[in-house]
Amino acid sequence: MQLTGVWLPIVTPFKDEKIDYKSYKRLIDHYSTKGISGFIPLGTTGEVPVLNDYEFQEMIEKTLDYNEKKLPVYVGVGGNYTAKVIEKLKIAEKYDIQGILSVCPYYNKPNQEGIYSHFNSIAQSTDLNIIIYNIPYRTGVNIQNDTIHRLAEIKNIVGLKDACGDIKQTMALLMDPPKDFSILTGEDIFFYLTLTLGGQGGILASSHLKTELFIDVYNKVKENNTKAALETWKQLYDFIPLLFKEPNPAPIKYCLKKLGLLDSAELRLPLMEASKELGEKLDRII
Ligand SMILES: O=C(O)C1=N[C@H](C(=O)O)C[C@H](O)C1
Repeated sequence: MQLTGVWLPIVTPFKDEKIDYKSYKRLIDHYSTKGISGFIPLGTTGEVPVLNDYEFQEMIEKTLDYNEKKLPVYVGVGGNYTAKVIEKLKIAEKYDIQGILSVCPYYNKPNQEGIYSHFNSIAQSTDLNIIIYNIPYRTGVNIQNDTIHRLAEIKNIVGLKDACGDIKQTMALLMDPPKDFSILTGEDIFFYLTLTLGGQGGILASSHLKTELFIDVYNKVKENNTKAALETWKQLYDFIPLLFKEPNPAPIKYCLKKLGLLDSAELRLPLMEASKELGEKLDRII
């Protein structure tokens, strides 16, 4: 099973310190019609580290409720204690979701065998599809390509969200991809490159903005019209880095509030709203 296209790691709206479900429904309704391939709530962009267990479940319920089965839903379920991840997965499994996005264990720095065993244990505990997420600059540990190849042999490990931060590693994987396995970039600025080297798509926080352009890049590359895709990509190329100038998703929430898609650009501590200086730059391009 191949996962393709632009997947949205959707933000969690907050207002007056609570989750703002009115805005959340507005977002789901808005993006459902934009041509994205699916929703990924409760990821980094969804500020999952600052949600409590009750909110975690409520967010899954609301996503499914508002989505009305229109698009596939993969939920962020990860952690650095394997048994606890499996416990959390058992909760997520009660809902009609298609799979999970699971980040590499962070902070305790497992070796490659530990990483393999972590994801293997998770995969053996469920029938849900799993996308593994490699982001060493957040987790402190890299999932090497050999380990990705071993993990890809496990039936329900269906893809990788690649944010390894090393162009050589990304290219080596794209040159020799595991069979029946999707490589989706999580490094937004690598989207065009990943697609043109044969990757299947991206999980892109930045696609909250100018969504149609991201979809257009994807469609044109898949039609083998890389020249036209590059023209569209040029419209995104300068814009993407601005969205990551301050911790994600603060700049994105700022833009969504400006566009009327969110009632508030609020984040939960320790993240803070975008600075006034960045806000002024963003105003000029959204
Ligand atoms: O939440 C996600 O999924 C993403 N997180 C990355 C990050 O915050 O570093 C960015 C990426 O676009 C998607």
